[in-house]
Amino acid sequence: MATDETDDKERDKIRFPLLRAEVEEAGYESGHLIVRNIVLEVGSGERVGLIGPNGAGKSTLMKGLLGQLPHWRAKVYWRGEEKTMAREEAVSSQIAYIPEQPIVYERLTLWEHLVLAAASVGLSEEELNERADKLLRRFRLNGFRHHYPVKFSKGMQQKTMLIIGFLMKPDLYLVDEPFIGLDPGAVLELIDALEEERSRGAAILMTTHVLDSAERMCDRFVLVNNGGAAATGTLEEIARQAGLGSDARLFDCFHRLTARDEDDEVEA
Ligand SMILES: Nc1ncnc2c1ncn2[C@@H]1O[C@H](COP(=O)(O)OP(=O)(O)OP(=O)(O)O)[C@@H](O)[C@H]1O
Repeated sequence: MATDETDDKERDKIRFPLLRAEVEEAGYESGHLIVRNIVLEVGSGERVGLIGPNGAGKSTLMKGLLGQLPHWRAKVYWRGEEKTMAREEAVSSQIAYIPEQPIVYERLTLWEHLVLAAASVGLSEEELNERADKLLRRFRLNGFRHHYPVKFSKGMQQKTMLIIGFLMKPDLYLVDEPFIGLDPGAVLELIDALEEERSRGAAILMTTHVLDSAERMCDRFVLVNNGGAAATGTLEEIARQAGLGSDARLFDCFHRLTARDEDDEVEA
């Protein structure tokens, strides 16, 4: 019986994407929608870039997935099974959210933040020590483990958020604008760490404005504009939707698709 169940789970992993969200409406108050009719899908071992102009609704989508939006009408599937995401503990413990604005506790040291995160996902002391050592060295915060993140620089606080996320080794990373504010060395470490996680089978859904990094890192993209999906797919598919050749850069596709939409808006 247990073997049948395990087999079923293994089959579901292959048959369904890890996460599929069919978002009908999302916003902060009823009567004022920020996002409508967007499908987000990310498979195990896949990196999806959520891109779009300022205010398009990318962070709003992330908040919706985490169950933090007052108005959220969506069907969310986790390995093919319908879920309400963050409200279900079995799913939320498999997601690491790395926010755009670092959130740190005033009275906790960096190490205490890590202990708290480890406890939330049930890591043993040994796992915590081993993973934390590697991550603190990787992001050059080893000398600060007993300091208070509330007094860190913005970039150091951002690294704290990254370390907490990677410590958890989740099935899915929701990463909101990870590159801005990090020094070039940290950006390279972040790209490597995400690649290691991807090859372990973790899924990554990431918003970013740093399109050259997104182009290098992501397998697929969802371009959000004015609260809707302006284009989705691989870079080649996005280029086709933008009316550009298969060698087009993501930056050019972005510009073409969002500029065209602005023109439409003016004409309408
Ligand atoms: N807490 C909030 N209450 C009300 N409206 C909000 C709130 N947060 C964001 N918005 C609005 O939702 C819209 C989309 O914002 P969102 O932060 O999702 O955009 P974004 O695509 O992530 O932008 P950026 O690239 O600038 O981070 C904006 O018009 C913004 O003013």
